Amino acid sequence: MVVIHLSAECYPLAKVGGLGDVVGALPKYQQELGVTAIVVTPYYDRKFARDNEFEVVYESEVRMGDKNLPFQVLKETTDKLGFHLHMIRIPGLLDRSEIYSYPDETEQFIAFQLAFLEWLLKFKDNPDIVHCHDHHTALVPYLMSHGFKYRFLSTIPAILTIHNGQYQGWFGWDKFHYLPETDPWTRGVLDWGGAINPLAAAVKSCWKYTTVSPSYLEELKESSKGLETLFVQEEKKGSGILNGIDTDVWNPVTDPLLTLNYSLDNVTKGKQENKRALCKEFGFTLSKPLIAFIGRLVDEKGADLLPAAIEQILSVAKSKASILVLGSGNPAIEDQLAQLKETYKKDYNVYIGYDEALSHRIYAGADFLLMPSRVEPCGLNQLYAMKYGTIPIVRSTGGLKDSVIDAAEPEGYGICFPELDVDSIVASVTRAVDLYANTSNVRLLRKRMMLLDFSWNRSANQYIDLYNSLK
Ligand SMILES: Nc1ncnc2c1ncn2[C@@H]1O[C@H](COP(=O)(O)OP(=O)(O)O[C@H]2O[C@H](CO)[C@@H](O)[C@H](O)[C@H]2O)[C@@H](O)[C@H]1O
Repeated sequence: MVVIHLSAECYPLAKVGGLGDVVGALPKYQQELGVTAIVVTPYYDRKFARDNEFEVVYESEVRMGDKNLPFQVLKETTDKLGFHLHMIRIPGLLDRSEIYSYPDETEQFIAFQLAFLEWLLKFKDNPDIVHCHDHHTALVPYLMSHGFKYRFLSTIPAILTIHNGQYQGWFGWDKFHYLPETDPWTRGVLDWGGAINPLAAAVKSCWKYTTVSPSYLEELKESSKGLETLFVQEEKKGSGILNGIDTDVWNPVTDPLLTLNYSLDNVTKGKQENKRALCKEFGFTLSKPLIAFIGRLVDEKGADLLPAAIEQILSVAKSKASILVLGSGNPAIEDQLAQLKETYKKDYNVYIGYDEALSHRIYAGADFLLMPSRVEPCGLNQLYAMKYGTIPIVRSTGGLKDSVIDAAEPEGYGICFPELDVDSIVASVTRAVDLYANTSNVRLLRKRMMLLDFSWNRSANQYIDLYNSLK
């Protein structure tokens, strides 16, 4: 079975968040299960592209509006990532260093998708599945079903995975002329609320869509930035498959970025040594419980509540805990978090920015990981934390609800809270501080978490079952 994954991100060449992790791992696990997994991303002028060898496997031009865009499909020559990586390069559009946030992002992703389809038309044998990830690739299912030019592709099942339904890729009808000719009656498929909405178009025209957790599948029907009725209408096509973690990258036994590697057998010492290094780096006291936050500083992650919650925790808990934040995003939140450093020097620190290596050290060295998410389609951080024996403190929503059981339950291991407000965050952290005082309980919870299996094997098989159901 040949499956093509289309995505804006793929670890390690291009990662901003969890989308990159998933697309860097799922295809590898599928390949191990006998699938031929091809990943296609835009070309990024970043370290991975510069340090590795690529060959040009296809070259042509694609029409977008009134422009002919020359493009190349580059394949990484060694398949070292465990799947067949391809990047599409379009001079002037897809050859930049950043993944998002250019003013012509809409044009960039349209061009990416049109170039991909142009290449797909030339395949000797059609792939068995085209698997699109998030809105950046969501015009593909629509065009494969309704584009005149692509009618030979309409028999290939197109699947959409929604990693984050908050972002839908809207653009105005003034850009409709970028798209190739389609049946006029299908314009309604593109439209949602008067704009072209790629995510909505994909949900309407894909063969199946998946969300990255079962709970999120349900939540989209209640809250999805205007698409609620669409998710109700199309619910028969949907299924929820919880993400896994790539244990080649996220494993305390082998992780080369840790001060000391550890397994369940020596977890107490392992975490202690990693914590010692982290405390030294950020100026914390080793004996206090260390609570960390890692993630994009956006409202979706509850990051807007962090400054007030941290202030309350550090003043109310009278310095009984240390707090470390790693993240970037909303500049106002970044500023507030940076300012707190002046007041709470001893027990609080923040690194504003993106640092993959530091994130590994934090998962290993922290005692607790806080995730006060407003929306969390799956969440990978809590899965990494648990693998590293770090107790998650989570708001019960989406994938957090599906993967973390509260320690008060018989086989539980985390701290869960239902409401999202500053008081609930403070109360949960206070609970964590109390829990930390009971070392045998901490040991028990670490053991329970580290024995859980959140590897990709299970989920990769679920995707393959879904593909097979479309044959
Ligand atoms: N400043 C920083 N420095 C270093 N590393 C950082 C970082 N900020 C974030 N990360 C890393 O980025 C990843 C974030 O993953 P998530 O799944 O939590 O988030 P995201 O919201 O991006 O993904 C969306 O897609 C994924 C994948 O499906 C879903 O799990 C999720 O719920 C959904 O919102 C983790 O690997 C984390 O360690």
